[in-house]
Amino acid sequence: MAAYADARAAANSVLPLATDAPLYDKIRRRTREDGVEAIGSIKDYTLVECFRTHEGKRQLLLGMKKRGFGVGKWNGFGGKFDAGETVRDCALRELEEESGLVPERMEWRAQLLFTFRDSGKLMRVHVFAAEGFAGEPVETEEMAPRWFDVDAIPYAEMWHDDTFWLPRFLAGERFEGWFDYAAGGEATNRVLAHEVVPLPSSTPLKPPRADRNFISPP
Ligand SMILES: Nc1nc2c([nH]c(=O)n2[C@H]2C[C@H](O)[C@@H](COP(=O)(O)OP(=O)(O)OP(=O)(O)O)O2)c(=O)[nH]1
Repeated sequence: MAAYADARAAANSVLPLATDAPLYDKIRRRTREDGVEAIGSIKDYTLVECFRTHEGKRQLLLGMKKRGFGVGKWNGFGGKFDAGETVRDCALRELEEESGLVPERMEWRAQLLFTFRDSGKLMRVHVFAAEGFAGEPVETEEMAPRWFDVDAIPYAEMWHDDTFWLPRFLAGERFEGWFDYAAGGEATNRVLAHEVVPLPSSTPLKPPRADRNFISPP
């Protein structure tokens, strides 16, 4: 059963499932032990957290999502992959499409995994930190941008998982995270269990190419 589920997941994935990531393997073990049909499908996304220093204060750019998945929540900028895109290409394209910004520097820092108690979906989000912008962000059809001081992040109006990982991201850590959402996912916005595992210092600063696994060096 597990082998079938993995094959189906591979067929649905834009990226290969093979990975050394400790939490990813754990999710597969847990779903097998529970008798759940492992991971039914896997979807990859990017997310870019943009930083600046303004009047002596460190700030994070968030956008109020105006439509689609996560509507009504503040979040970084990102989305789904276009065919053939690398992780980095996708992150840069989504950031520019949703905010008009092009960063001078951008580094890959985290991989977030999401499971949902009422579905076999696994979401995998590749998170970058970006810095150095020529202009101001613009409001787009998808996002209304606003800079927040890093000590005044509106966690109550964000995805629940951000409470657990964003403070560590703001502190400059690199990690893999796993967040297990209650039934209802987006609407209930309730993480039932989570784990965050720091990545070894040998982990490359940029993600491997899309045809390799995400944690091992390319
Ligand atoms: N901080 C945070 N971000 C998340 C979570 N779940 C989740 O999908 N995201 C991010 C990843 C993506 O950047 C974004 C979802 O992508 P999207 O559905 O807007 O993708 P898109 O822009 O390609 O969509 P569209 O044009 O088709 O509407 O939200 C989460 O739990 N926390």
